[in-house]
Amino acid sequence: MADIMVVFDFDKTIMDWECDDWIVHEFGLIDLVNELLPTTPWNSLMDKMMGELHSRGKTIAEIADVLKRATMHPRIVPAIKSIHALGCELRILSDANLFYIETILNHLGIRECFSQITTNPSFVDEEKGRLRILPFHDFRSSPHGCSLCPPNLCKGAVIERVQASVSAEGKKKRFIYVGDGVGDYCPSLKLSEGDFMMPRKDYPVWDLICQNPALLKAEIHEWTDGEELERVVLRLIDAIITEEEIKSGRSISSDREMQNIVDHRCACP
Ligand SMILES: Cc1ncc(C[n+]2csc(CCOP(=O)(O)O)c2C)c(N)n1
Ligand SMILES: [Mg+2]
Repeated sequence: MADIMVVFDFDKTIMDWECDDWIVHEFGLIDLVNELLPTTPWNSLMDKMMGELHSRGKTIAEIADVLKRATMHPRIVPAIKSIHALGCELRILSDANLFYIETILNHLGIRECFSQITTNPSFVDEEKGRLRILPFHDFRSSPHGCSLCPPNLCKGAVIERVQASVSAEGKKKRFIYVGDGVGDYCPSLKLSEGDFMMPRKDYPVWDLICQNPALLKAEIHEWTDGEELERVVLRLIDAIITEEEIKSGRSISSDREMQNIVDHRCACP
């Protein structure tokens, strides 16, 4: 088992879409969202939209069917399966919600590739058959205090918690973090030397990182689409495994892999 943990963002990383936007678009909720947006935090807004769908007679199965139609790059699923087959631990860290993510991952047959999904909780109100979406952090009773992140979820705090639990077990893991959004910036700052940050090129997290790449201790490797994500992540895993083998004296050195890594470093302006 490789001591590598690959952390995936979900929306616009695994999926082409932000799932909330997909739902809002497909169910024709855009006007209502725009009306409520100035006065309602996003997380509560989506909970309200689930109430709205319920009152319009839309079932949870219909919501699931819409989610299953959301598109993604054809290399994402093979990439996830390959990472899993290489013995890496895979996790999801997302500001979507558990219902969306589990519905889509089960539909794709890759739910079992992930050891943990950290996101906003959701549950079905059994009595009413209505989907509820809750914030990951209870921001009224215990705000996370991070100014970079939305009130409902600080992904940096989650990464710190994961790092602490890994070291409490006396283990050392190398992290690879793949993401696109503003919310992926805070966790990128928490990664350690020897870790890898994979920001999606020309997306918000890439713009933020490029303002001052020296703030990151992790090595930065950009990607543009599912095909490049697959290529870069598999190359990084290969290089980490080779490096660990060299350190433990189990393998011949691999100049080729190391050169590949250097070639693919982020070309931030
Ligand atoms: C106008 C507007 N305000 C706020 C939001 C909220 N929001 C931004 S990114 C995202 C999903 C992140 O999931 P992941 O962490 O998996 O990328 C969410 C729920 C929005 N979509 N539109
Ligand atoms: Mg995202």
